[in-house]
Amino acid sequence: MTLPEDPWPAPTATGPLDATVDVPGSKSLTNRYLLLAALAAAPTELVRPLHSRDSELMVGALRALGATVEEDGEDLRVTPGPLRGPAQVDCGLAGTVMRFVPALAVLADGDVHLDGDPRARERPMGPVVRGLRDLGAAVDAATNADGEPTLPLTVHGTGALTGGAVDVDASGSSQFVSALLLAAPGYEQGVDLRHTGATLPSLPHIDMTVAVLRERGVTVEELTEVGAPAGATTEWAPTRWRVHPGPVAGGRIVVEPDLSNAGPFLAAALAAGGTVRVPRWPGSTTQAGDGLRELLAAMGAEVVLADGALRVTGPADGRIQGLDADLHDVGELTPTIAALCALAETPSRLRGVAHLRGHETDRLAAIVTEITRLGGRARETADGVEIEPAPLRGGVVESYHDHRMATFGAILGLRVPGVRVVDVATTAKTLPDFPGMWRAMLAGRG
Ligand SMILES: O=C(O)C1=C[C@@H](OP(=O)(O)O)[C@@H](O)[C@H](O)C1
Ligand SMILES: C=C(OP(=O)(O)O)C(=O)O
Repeated sequence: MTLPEDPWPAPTATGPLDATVDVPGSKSLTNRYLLLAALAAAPTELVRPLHSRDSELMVGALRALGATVEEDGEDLRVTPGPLRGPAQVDCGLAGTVMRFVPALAVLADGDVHLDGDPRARERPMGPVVRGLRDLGAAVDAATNADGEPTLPLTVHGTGALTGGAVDVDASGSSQFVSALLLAAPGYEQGVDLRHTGATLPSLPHIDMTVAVLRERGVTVEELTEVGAPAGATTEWAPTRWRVHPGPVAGGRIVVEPDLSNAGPFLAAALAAGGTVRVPRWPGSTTQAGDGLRELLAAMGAEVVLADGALRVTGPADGRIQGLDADLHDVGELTPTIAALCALAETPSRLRGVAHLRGHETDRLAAIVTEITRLGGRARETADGVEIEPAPLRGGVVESYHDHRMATFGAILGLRVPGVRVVDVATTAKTLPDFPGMWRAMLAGRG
């Protein structure tokens, strides 16, 4: 793979697409399965996992803590070992590594030091650090100007943790909840976690955590605290989770494709016209990316899930409808949807995603800045963005080390000649060869 030109000239579509795009394994599933494999009582074989920067960082963390991870072609085999310290863990910019690994590291028999990219030191960590301390762990962490714990941090592992009841404000990220639940089977009393914040983003990602724990034989109860603010759109939304201590099973797991990473390719069918198919689309899943089916249909696409593949066809007249939607359940889709909103015929209002300010970059600011830079009209609101129809012109789109801002630029480039994306290589966070896949999609090969 050659390094892409920087800034990368985003290709403009010359006609309707007709492509099949096989997307690699889910980041969120791969990193959950990997973490649980290190806690398991027997080896785990991951079939078609993701191989990208975020998954490599998780593999590196587990190896540092004593697990053996072997590659078998595309597959991975994890053999758990006694969790050990001292260890150094590079979190890069991976939320799943910086939040999930400290919860595992408390079970190592020594100090585990975690750090990451400069931006990783700015991403919220407080609820995980406080939660682990409340459960009996000793954690030293840097603090930011607001006195909130951040990376770098050191977990002083003692080989065991009492666990038990803990209150966590997860309004900043669902990963605070997922982190403590995933490691909880290894704690003496498990974890009884109550969410105390006013809103709860990305509930499907917590559902995913519960699902993978149950798949691995762990008992998890989902409860609702009477009077607690659920902050979720689903009719019944848990605000309390009880994970019982006990063994985690090993075994063979086939990883679903990453449906959020399918997003830019499916969005391309609306931006460029034509049809894009994604094979191996699961009939039922906890991935937030499944929400694309409803969102893209609301924007004017024909969306058909049949014979195990998702097929998205853009509107024949090329007119994309704007969207008024609360995206708090599916926040990681926001940059992809925002790119389509910037190409839409009618105004859009994307709501419920204030927590995106703590993602790879402040995504609300980034979306508004980059749409404005290309001559579009967008503004930030307290919990999202508003985008008005306006003609766009070419220009250089910043990606801010954010894979989803880089693909945001690529989507715009399909319709707007002269878009160049800074550091498109940052897409390697969750996709190994985005520029190559994008070119192949445009050539209709997929
Ligand atoms: O647990 C996970 O795998 C993720 C949870 C979500 O985080 P937030 O709740 O911080 O949005 C999501 O946006 C992120 O891409 C992956
Ligand atoms: C928010 C994201 O990533 P992370 O897992 O680093 O939080 C994302 O992939 O959109």
